[in-house]
Amino acid sequence: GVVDGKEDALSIPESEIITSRPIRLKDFAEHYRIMSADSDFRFSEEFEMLKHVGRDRSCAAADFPVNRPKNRFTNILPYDHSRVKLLPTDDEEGSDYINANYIPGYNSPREFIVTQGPLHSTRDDFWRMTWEQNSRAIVMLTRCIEKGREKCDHYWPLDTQPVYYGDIQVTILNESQYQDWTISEFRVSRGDQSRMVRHFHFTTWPDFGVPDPPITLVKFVRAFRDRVIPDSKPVIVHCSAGVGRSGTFIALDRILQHLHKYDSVDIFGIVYEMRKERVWMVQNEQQYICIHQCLLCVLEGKENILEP
Ligand SMILES: CCc1ccc(NS(=O)(=O)O)cc1
Repeated sequence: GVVDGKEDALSIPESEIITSRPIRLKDFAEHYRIMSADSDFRFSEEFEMLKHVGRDRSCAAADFPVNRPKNRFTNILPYDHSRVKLLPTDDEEGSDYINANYIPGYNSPREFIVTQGPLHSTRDDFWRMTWEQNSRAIVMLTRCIEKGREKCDHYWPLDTQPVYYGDIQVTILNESQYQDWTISEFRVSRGDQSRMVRHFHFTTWPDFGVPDPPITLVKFVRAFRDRVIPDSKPVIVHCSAGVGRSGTFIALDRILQHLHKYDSVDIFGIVYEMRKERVWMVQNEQQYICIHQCLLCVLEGKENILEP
């Protein structure tokens, strides 16, 4: 079909759909210069090619009337094929539903679970997912309130007193505050079983924007990757809608691991793959360009500059 004068993705033959655009690391600085010339003209063109990726997939479960109130945004719904299912409670329709999708990482095809910032009414589901999926790390990329708007429920205790979320008890064991993030350790218990879950909370990333300077994000990804226990358990990543900042974080985490072993990088391909599993992963052009700027800093050895 032809939509607004352009061929839409569905009418392009499978063989002609571009799914990856690898760049040699030795050419990356020059590539960045070319893409960003004329007010990022080629970055805009490339990001536009990602617009329709994944959008033909169904979101039926998210649309069940019983599940609609569980979505923070009516236009950010999880695709059925990759959605995370809670263990259903006695066949209650919708009892398996949470707004979350499995997303591939560098280490495995379901390395991450990306979800929306819990609502007050879905925070028990969030902790049930954390427990059932055996997750040991949560990455939070938003503040609870930004510019006077609620972006995410404060779904963990406000002090060291244990709090129950459904039948899951959460206790803060310790908290380490840094300039742009806070790393905490929670004891998460159900019945007589207890686990330690690390909480990596980036606190200075404006919604719809990028960290300033981008190198801050490189340092946060390193702080996360240095502490996360390499096991096959999914890492939970969320922001407010669970698409823009979450996708940008995962893309950078993949690239920083990939570049140790390979001499090319495929940022377009990574975002393409993520968008097949969840809508709008890396939401806007500024975030897409930020991923490139972060890689540029690393390749130029800038991330080792110790801050005063
Ligand atoms: C319009 C819905 C929407 C709200 C917020 C965001 N940003 S975020 O995914 O980075 O939290 C993305 C989309």
